[in-house]
Amino acid sequence: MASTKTIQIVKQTEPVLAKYKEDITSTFYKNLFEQHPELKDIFNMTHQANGLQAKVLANAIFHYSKYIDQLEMLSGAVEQIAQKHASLAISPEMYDIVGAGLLEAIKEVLGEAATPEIIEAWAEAYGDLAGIFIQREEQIYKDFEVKPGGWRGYKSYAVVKKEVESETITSFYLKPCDGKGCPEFLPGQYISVRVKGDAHSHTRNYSLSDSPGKDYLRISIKKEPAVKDFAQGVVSNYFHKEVEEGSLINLGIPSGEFTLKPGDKPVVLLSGGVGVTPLMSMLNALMEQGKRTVYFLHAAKNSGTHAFASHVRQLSDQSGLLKSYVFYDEPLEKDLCGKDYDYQGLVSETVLRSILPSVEMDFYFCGPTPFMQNILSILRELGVAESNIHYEFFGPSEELNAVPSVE
Ligand SMILES: NC(=O)C1=CN([C@@H]2O[C@H](COP(=O)(O)OP(=O)(O)OC[C@H]3O[C@@H](n4cnc5c(N)ncnc54)[C@H](O)[C@@H]3O)[C@@H](O)[C@H]2O)C=CC1
Repeated sequence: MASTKTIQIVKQTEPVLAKYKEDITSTFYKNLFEQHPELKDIFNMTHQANGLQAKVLANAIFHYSKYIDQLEMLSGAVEQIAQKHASLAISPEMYDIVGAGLLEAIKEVLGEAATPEIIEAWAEAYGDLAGIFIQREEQIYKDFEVKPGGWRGYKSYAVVKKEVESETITSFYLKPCDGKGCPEFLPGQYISVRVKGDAHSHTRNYSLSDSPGKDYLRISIKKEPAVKDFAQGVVSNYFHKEVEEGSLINLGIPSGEFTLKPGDKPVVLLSGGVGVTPLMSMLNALMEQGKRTVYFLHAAKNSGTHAFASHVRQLSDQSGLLKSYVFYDEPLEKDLCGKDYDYQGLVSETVLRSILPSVEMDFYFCGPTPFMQNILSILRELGVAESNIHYEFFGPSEELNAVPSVE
């Protein structure tokens, strides 16, 4: 824990940080990639170009300054970030580079207002926080390394099957090149993938989309529209166009806390578009366990973008435990005369009320931001206990609470 004086100074700088936090973090990242271009291999450069990463870091620093004397308030956020770092194989040395860069950026943005006393306090505060992360991440690395099929850092896997799931989503089945078998993971976890690019490597996280315990790991990737200057779509297009059976891929360790919690309550899995991937892992695991009733609600534009349709239909035909509902908001002409979907439009509070006999269930959801905002506000409207609400959201959490329900 930081000294009383440091805590006092850091808390005093809170209003200034609130005002300049994004200037500080965008300055920080700009300098970081100029001085350490090798770090472009690790960071998602699309999130740099669109400012998402600067926003996320700004919020994290701001929350730290707010709760520096009540670190227990940050334990959830710390674990989430440590998991993300572990997936990217972040090492202790990187904290030194980031710490020095952040202090430089504070000086650059605040000018003379950043007195030596303030810089010293922030240096101590940063050092403490970095220590917490380094310790937790080392623990994650150690725990995973000794598991059957485990490793540290990145490991080479070969693509053994490529399977089209929809017009936009394709699955890749991966097996370890050393033949040692796949590690266990928790349904809902993601993995990082590192591929070589022209100027630097690119790293992205993808959810594992099948249940654990198989002799392969599966990721299912949506082909994102490519935006050249943003590096957007670089990795997904590479996978769709260039990766084939036999291609080698470097994988980080399975990470993340959006995982199926044990229990016997019925489970509601809600997904929008490619957000279906972590929920497919959960659905398959739940069906294999064969104990809990599952309500599986999937929203897609239409049959063209509807992934895993026949697999889910087959599961629900086989098991009385699975109730599946499909929503199309832009059905194709051919969809209108078929039976591939149950509801036209978006998932709404009225429909959820009519489907679910009770809200005493565990809710998991994942999808594009407006979908997430909508579902979160519906679940709150329905009175679902916060402890039963679980979601995976990649952006700043403020955005999730910003938009009201569609009803
Ligand atoms: N958890 C996260 O942060 C996730 C983020 N994404 C991002 O979202 C982008 C779009 O993903 P796609 O699979 O193309 O989804 P999409 O654009 O095809 O939308 C899927 C479904 O989400 C629902 N939806 C869309 N807008 C909505 C709104 N305003 N209110 C309620 N429901 C709405 C609709 O039912 C739609 O069919 C991805 O490119 C990815 O970057 C996707 C999945 C997870």
